[in-house]
Amino acid sequence: MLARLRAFISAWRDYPREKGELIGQRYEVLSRIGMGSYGLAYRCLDKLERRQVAVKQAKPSKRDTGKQMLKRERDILMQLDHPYIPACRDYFEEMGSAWLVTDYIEGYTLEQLIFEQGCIFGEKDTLRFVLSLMERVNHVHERGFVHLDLRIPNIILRGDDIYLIDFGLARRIGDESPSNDGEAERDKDGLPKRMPASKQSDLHDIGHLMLFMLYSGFTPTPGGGERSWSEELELTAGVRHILLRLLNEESNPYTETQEFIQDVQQALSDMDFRGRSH
Ligand SMILES: Nc1ncnc2c1ncn2[C@@H]1O[C@H](COP(=O)(O)OP(=O)(O)OP(=O)(O)O)[C@@H](O)[C@H]1O
Repeated sequence: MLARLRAFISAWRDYPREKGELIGQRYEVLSRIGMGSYGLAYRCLDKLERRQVAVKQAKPSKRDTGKQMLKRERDILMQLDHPYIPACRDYFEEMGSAWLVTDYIEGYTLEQLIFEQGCIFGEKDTLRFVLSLMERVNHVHERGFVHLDLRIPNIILRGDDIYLIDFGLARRIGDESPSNDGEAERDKDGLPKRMPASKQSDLHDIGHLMLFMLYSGFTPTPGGGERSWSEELELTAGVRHILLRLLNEESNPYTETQEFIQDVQQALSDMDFRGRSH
């Protein structure tokens, strides 16, 4: 009974803001764009600067935890400065909630492009795409951070421009990384091991992201049974080698981002060479 009452009070406290409501006396809610376990996100109109912004709210029911998470995201965003990473515009606390305001990126997430719009990415498209994405990721790494959530819903395309969003799980390199990963290594008590945040973790995520892109062109054979990606996808040796290293499925995983970028460039130039000689 007590648990049900608690859940009811939380839901009431976290009730989303309605269209037209004003937040921080300045941001008018245009629509709700997301609802996670710790926060909500809105597309708002900044009445002062007359432009759209993305506003993230820490759920009041999460109290200090929610606020601390949003503050950390703000602190990290404020140390980044890249045209394809939304800048932090404002942060404030009001009515028991914390609010983080960033640039709003109008476009489609990579997830929407693949699963809703049916976009198909071949090997070349995928390699060119990750090369651009790595330029954003490198900026994050050079400033001393890792993103730790490089997934298809966190990449937005506006035309040909690729934006990297959602720094909610990002950490300083070497800090304890958050455990959001069902596949995380377990300690002797069966709890997920908290590993220091490392660039390798981002590279591993890029491997999965590439698989999502490459699978966009895959049609399963009926009754074909379950096979591994390396059996299902028809890949050139260069791309297969890159994926094996990214996904730690070979004895020499990438230790440096630059090594990965060089392999991508090499695979692309091999494809161009083969294209010319045919
Ligand atoms: N700057 C932005 N511009 C446009 N859309 C954004 C922006 N930031 C976030 N969004 C969208 O808002 C939604 C939620 O944002 P975000 O992923 O940052 O929050 P979250 O609480 O971490 O959610 P999730 O658990 O889904 O990752 C997503 O659909 C995302 O595409």
